[in-house]
Amino acid sequence: MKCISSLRMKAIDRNCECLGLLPVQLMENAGAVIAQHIRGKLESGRVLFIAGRGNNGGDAFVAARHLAGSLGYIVNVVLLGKSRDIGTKEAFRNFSLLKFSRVNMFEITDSSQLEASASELFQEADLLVDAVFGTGINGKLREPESTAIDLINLEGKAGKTVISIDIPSGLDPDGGDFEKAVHAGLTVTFHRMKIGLLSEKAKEYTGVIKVADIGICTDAEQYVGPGDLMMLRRRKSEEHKGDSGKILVIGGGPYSGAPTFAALAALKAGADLVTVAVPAPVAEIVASYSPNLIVRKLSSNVLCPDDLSILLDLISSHDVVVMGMGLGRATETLEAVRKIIPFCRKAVLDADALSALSGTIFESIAGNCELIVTPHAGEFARLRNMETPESLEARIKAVREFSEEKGVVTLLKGKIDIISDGKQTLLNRTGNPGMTVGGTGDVLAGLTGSLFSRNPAFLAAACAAHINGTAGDLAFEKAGNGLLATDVLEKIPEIIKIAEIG
Ligand SMILES: NC(=O)C1=CN([C@@H]2O[C@H](COP(=O)(O)OP(=O)(O)OC[C@H]3O[C@@H](n4cnc5c(N)ncnc54)[C@H](O)[C@@H]3O)[C@@H](O)[C@H]2O)[C@H](O)CC1
Ligand SMILES: [K+]
Repeated sequence: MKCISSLRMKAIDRNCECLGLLPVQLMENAGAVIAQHIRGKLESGRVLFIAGRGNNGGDAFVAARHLAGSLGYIVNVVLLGKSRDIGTKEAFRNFSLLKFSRVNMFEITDSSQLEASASELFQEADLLVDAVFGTGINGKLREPESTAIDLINLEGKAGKTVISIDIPSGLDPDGGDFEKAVHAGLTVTFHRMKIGLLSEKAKEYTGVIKVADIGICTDAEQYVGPGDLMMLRRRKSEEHKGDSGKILVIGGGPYSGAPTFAALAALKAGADLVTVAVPAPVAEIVASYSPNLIVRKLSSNVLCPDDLSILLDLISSHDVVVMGMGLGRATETLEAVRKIIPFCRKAVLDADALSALSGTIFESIAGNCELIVTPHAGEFARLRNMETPESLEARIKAVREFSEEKGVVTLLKGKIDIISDGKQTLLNRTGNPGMTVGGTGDVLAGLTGSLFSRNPAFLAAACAAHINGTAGDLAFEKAGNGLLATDVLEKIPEIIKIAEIG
C-alpha cells in the first residue's frame, strides 16, 4: 500500500489548489465521507463531534452539517476554543454554516469547563467523532485538547464507537513517538494511508483504518507542482556562510559558457559558494563572466586524470559536484570523469559526463555516492544502450527501471520531464519550446546541484525541473522564441521566492 507523509499530503493539497481544486472543496468531500461512515456505524442517535480549530475540525463541521440533514440524529459539536480563533478560512466558513443547520454548538475554551459542562455531552453521546487535530499536530499536547483526548477515551473504554477523522488525535502522522492519543474504533484517513498510522505504536490507537477518496486530481500527485516546492528546506535566520550549500562545478574546456551557466544557476537557486573548476584555457574567460564565481584552473586543455590531484581537495570541501557541462568527450576526459565519481558524496552528472558512465561505475559507487543523472532522450538511449521510447507510459517505466537498477535518481529531460528514484516517480510539464536554446540544460544541472546540497536527491531533482521550466515560462512571456538561457537564469530567484512565501 502506498503511504504518504503529512508534508507530501500538504504539497498535494497545494498542487490541487493551483490546479483550481480549492481546499474548501476537498474539505466538503472529506466531511461528506465521514458522515457516510457515521451512518454506517449508527442508524440513529446522539453524535458528538469534538473539533479543534484547524482543518481537521473543519472536516467535522462539514460532517455535522451533512448528518444533521439525515433523519434520526441529534448532532452536537464541541469546539475546543473560540470560533474567532479558528485557524483557516475553510474551517471557519463551515463552522459558520452550522448556525443554519440542525446542530447544537458549544465553544469550550479550557479543560475545567470541558470537564464540568461537557462531560454530560460526552456521556450522553452514542457515537463520538474525534476531530481535535489531524496531520497539523505539533509539539507537546496543550489544553484543552489534552483533556478532550482523555474524555473521548473514557467513552471509548465504556464501549462507545469512536471515529477518528484522518488520524487519531495526538498520534504522530509520520510515525515518531507521541505522548497520548485517541483510541479509535475506526480511523477514516483521506486520500492515502499516512505513514504514522502503520507504526508499531499506532496499532493500538487506530482501530480499523479506511482510506477514503476525497477527489484529489491525479495530476496534483503525479506532476511536480508549487506544493512540492514547499517541501524544500528553507534557510534559517541563524545560518552561516556555507550552510546553504557549497557546489563544485567541473566542466568546460572546449566550451566556457556551459559550466558558467551551471555555476550561476546554482547561485541563483540559493547556494552560498560555487567553485568552477575548468581547464586552463577557459579559466580566465569563465572568471571574466561574473565576479560571483570562484574559478580554479585545471592542468590541461581538457579535463584529464592528472587533475585529480587538484580536484580531490575541492571535492571534499564542497557538498555537491555538478559535472559534465561543456567538458567534451576526449578519451582522457571520460577517464577522468570515471575516476572522479567515486570520490563524490553527492553528484549531478550531465551532458558529457554521462558519456563516461558504464555499468561498472554504478556498481563501484553503490552506497557511497548519491547520484543524480540529467540526460535528454539521446543521452538516456546511450546510457541504456536502447532507444528511448516515444510513449510517456513506456518512458516512465524505462526511467523507473533504470533508476532502480542503477541506484540513482534520473531526471529525463523532455517535453514532459520524468524524475524517478526507482520507487517514487514524478512528472514535470513546465517549460516551453523556446527552451530548446543552448544553455538551459546547463542551468538545470546547476539548479539541481544547488537544491541537492540542502535536500534529498529525488525532491531536489523534481523541484529543479519544475523551477527551471517555470522560470523559462516566465522568461518566455517577454522574450518569446528569442528566449536565452540567461533569461531563464534571471527568473530563478523569483520562482524560488514565490515558493518560499507559499
Ligand atoms: N488532503 C487532505 O488530506 C485534506 C485534509 N484535510 C484535513 O486537514 C487536516 C490538517 O489540517 P491542519 O489545519 O493542517 O491541522 P489540524 O487540524 O490537524 O491541527 C491544527 C490545529 O491543532 C492545533 N494544535 C496543533 N498542535 C497542537 C498541540 N500540540 N496541542 C494543542 N493544539 C495543537 C493548532 O493550533 C490548530 O488549531 C487533516 O488532518 C485533514 O483532517 C482537509 O480538510 C481536506 C484535505
Ligand atoms: K483526528
